[in-house]
Amino acid sequence: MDVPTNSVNLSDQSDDDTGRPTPAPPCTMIIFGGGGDLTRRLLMPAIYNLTCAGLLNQDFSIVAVDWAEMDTEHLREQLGATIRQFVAQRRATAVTLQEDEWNWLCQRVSYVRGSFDDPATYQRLAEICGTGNCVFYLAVAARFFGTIVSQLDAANLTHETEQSFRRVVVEKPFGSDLGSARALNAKLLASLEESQIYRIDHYLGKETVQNILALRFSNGFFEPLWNRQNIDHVQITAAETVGVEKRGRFYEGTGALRDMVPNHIMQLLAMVAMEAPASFDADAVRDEKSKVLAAIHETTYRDAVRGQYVAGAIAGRPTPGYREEPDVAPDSQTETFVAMKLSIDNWRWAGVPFYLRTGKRLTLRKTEIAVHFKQAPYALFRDTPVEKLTPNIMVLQIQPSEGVTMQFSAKLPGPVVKLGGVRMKFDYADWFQEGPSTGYETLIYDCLIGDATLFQRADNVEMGWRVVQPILDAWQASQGEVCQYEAGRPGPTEADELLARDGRHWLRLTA
Ligand SMILES: NC(=O)C1=CN([C@@H]2O[C@H](COP(=O)(O)OP(=O)(O)OC[C@H]3O[C@@H](n4cnc5c(N)ncnc54)[C@H](OP(=O)(O)O)[C@@H]3O)[C@@H](O)[C@H]2O)C=CC1
Ligand SMILES: O=C1O[C@H](COP(=O)(O)O)[C@@H](O)[C@H](O)[C@H]1O
Repeated sequence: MDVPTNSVNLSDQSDDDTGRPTPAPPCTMIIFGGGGDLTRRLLMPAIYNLTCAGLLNQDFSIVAVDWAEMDTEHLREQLGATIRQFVAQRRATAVTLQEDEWNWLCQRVSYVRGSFDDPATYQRLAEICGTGNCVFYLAVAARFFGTIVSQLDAANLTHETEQSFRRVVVEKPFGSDLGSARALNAKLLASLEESQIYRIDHYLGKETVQNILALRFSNGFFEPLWNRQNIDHVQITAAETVGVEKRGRFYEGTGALRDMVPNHIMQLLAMVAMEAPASFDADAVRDEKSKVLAAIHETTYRDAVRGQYVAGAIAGRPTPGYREEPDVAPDSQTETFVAMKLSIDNWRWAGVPFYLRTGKRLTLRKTEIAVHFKQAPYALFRDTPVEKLTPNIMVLQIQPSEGVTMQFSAKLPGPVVKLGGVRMKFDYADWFQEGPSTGYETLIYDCLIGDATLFQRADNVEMGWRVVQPILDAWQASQGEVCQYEAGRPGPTEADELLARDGRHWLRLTA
């Protein structure tokens, strides 16, 4: 079937006549934590991909700031080794590095050795930055966010002029509860304007997440059905097979709820549930997100189930329990799984539960949003009671499958009228030749061009924490037990009961 593919931008990227985004303006990107894991594994590959796509300016450069003992040459070698590994591992990329593009980028990288709390580091940066455009990327542990921003301010590095911008990208986790998120916002806003702050949630860089808005608001047939009259409930799943890997120390103090829910899952929920923004202007989109998150009814610990994996097997491989992971306490109570029921008190969603679940070491890796529609009111078909009809479900598949599936009833072939469940599937890969992406490409490019649509505003972050705060408080007070589940299972059975008491069940976790 021949379908015209008009290109329309979700964000305000300035296209030329070809419909392709144009290169970003000149900029020096200063990466704090430039010797760290995020820089090596995610940021540099994304910047390399932007280079290959021709989206960086001739006057783009990177300054990595870290206290590791090395020089520019050494850093370039390290980054080169990682990028080669990255390119070789990525399915969608040519298996060899594009040497010219890498060399172009590599010679624009330099290293500044210094500590984040030493004013001398910032004096050195002031000399490098001059009066040009700068993006300061905080690829550092959250405890440094406030310090670095205050030091940038003290060195007059945050001051914007009509000719140049100064932007700060803040990584996650943004706080560890509502109070600390508010305090961090206050700290950043003492030195920066809101418009200078780019709070990253890497889920917003995923194509399939951005597609939720495109799907809802650029097609005529979804919106009339997208409400409490037609939708029975919504399930959001972010299942992982990985455990905590080398992040035991971080995860022990964090847990699945803080790690995934106020940020990534709230963003997915907001995309599905928000009203249509008046435009795709950053504030119009973020206003609507905040409104829908603000409408979430106050939760109690009875709306949540927490779990922790014990030894089991994933894809036939024996897998140790969470308490046996490195840097995890042998009596840890940290949850590695959480399921929740949320209600949205607004005109569109009153009475439509949103069920969320996320966890590590589950049966398989899958992130999806399943919109369950109400059953037909009456079954015309002989011997088929309404409750036996295949439910109508629209599944927005975020990863690893990327697409949309519709499940509905159809007549089974044969002389007798009988119904069976069928699926209709749109797969991204069938339609579009995707370039390689880590999700960070879009976010870095958008920051360089000053489009904050896909970044979280202060109120968006605080709204996410507001939703989970009563549960954090209750768990802190030891309400609600930590249920066990075997690695490789879809979670604890108590999570099934959360839906069973409403007469519903989770969509099976299958490939
Ligand atoms: N890594 C990942 O996959 C992801 C990370 N993030 C977030 O990104 C941020 C960075 O994470 P990650 O890269 O893993 O962290 P790393 O610890 O690997 O990187 C931080 C770097 O900063 C250095 N450093 C620490 N303290 C100082 C200091 N006072 N002065 C100068 N340098 C210092 C560290 O050195 P040293 O090692 O010697 O301490 C390290 O090289 C965190 O907020 C994390 O939550 C978000 C998503 C994914
Ligand atoms: O932010 C985080 O996200 C990852 C999951 O990201 P995905 O893109 O692989 O879905 C999660 O593993 C990690 O614990 C968390 O900090």
